[in-house]
Amino acid sequence: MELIKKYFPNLTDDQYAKFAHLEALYKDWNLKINVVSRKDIDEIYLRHVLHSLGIAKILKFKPGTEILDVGTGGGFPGIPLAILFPETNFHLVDSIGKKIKVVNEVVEGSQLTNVKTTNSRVEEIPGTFDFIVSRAVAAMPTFVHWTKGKIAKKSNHELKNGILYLKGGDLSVELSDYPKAEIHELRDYFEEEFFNTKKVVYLPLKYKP
Ligand SMILES: C[S@@+](CC[C@H](N)C(=O)[O-])C[C@H]1O[C@@H](n2cnc3c(N)ncnc32)[C@H](O)[C@@H]1O
Repeated sequence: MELIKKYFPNLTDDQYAKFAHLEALYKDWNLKINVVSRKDIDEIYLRHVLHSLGIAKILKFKPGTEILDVGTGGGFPGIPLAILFPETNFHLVDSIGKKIKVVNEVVEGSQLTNVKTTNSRVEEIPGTFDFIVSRAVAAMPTFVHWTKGKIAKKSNHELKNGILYLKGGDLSVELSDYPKAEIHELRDYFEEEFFNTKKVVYLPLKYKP
């Protein structure tokens, strides 16, 4: 929890309380439905919460922004971002029902009013969003295919609407078809070793080569 205060020092008491409560909620729910590995649950603030918040170091979502979290699993990156941006609307989607069950319990336990969830494949989700966020779901070409047509054309941020994807390792092959992709190194923002290879990939709306 100190990690969150270290990198996000100006939050409200309510936001810190919500972040602090996440550990107990996930520990409890993970015993019933395993959505986070044992090792990871002991380091939930580093490996899940702070990692998810890496997206916020690249872009601050404005009030009223619509965000789609594709393949949210246990709620990452969507839940930490929803706590950080309480006036932004988050739609968390996963094709596995038991994962959405845990997310629903965490949303309720955290009293988050800006999160909607759907148990479905993303290809079946209607509507458009300003940004699509994700972590560890599919290689970029597959992901772009799945989310085609789901990004709203009218932009309202300093970054054009698009995809903000948490990825790791060498991305040169995976992103070779996307010359407009921007790679932001999380080690530039967070000093912990875990972030040495972690990145946020930003792909603007018109990402055709
Ligand atoms: C490795 S998990 C990552 C979960 C979470 N994003 C995280 O980083 O902790 C990948 C998740 O993507 C979901 N998924 C895969 N393909 C999907 C699709 N087409 N639509 C929705 N969810 C999908 C899976 O059910 C799984 O929960």
